Amino acid sequence: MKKKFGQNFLTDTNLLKKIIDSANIKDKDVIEIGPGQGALTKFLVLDASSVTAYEVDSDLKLYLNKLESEFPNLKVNYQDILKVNLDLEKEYHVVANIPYNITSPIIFKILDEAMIKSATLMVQKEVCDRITASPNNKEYNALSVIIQYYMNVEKIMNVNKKMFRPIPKVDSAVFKMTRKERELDLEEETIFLRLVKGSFHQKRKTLLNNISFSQEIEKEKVSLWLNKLNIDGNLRAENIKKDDFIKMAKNFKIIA
Ligand SMILES: C[S@@+](CC[C@H](N)C(=O)[O-])C[C@H]1O[C@@H](n2cnc3c(N)ncnc32)[C@H](O)[C@@H]1O
Repeated sequence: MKKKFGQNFLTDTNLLKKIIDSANIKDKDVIEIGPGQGALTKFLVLDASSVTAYEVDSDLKLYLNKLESEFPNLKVNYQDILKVNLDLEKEYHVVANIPYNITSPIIFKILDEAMIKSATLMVQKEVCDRITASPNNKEYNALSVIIQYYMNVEKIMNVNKKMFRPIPKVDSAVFKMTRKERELDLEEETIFLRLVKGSFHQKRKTLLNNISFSQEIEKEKVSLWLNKLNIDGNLRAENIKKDDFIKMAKNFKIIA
């Protein structure tokens, strides 16, 4: 077991089946990140049309070679997923119990790859709660808003840490994200990302103060602009719904 690769393997068959069911990958092309000893892979190959897996640890060939020879629809690449240029030409669905130390870069890689239409992921429970949080919750942050802009998100279930071998320190959860139509053009998206990150810059500060500070625009100007958009600048970013951030991005030119 290699700690540096976040290797905590799943054992419970019912749990694995539940993940496969929620992923809904019958006859679809699947990418698995970190197949490990193949616990999830051996169910994926039964349902999916093809499974392309990326595993950084080539010592796991010991387990995965046998599965690969049994199932011609499985191809395991012994590569670091973060270094792979996916460049996908058809639609894919990701299903994975991901290494928790690289959760954010993996999620951003998925968001960036338009041909990935859904991802069913096991992550640390706290991260899942943040990703699926709605406004007015303390878990709601820039990550929630950004992911929910690109994807519809849905929490599937909590998973007790005792389901893994070795048992990790933290509990886990599974969520599914499904790609949706983008509401902004590329230029507006860049502004959206900047505004969202800037609005959450200092959690205790108001939206007005955070935007004024992060975008380097006088408070009076920002205040007038927010009034015009019907958004209360005295609220904190954690109270602002995604659609209001979209509205700000669409109308940013007025004060830029
Ligand atoms: C949490 S384990 C999950 C293993 C297996 N899917 C399961 O559920 O039992 C994460 C797996 O990701 C692999 N891994 C870690 N970093 C990786 C990377 N950068 N690219 C590809 N695989 C990676 C680890 O070696 C490990 O097999």
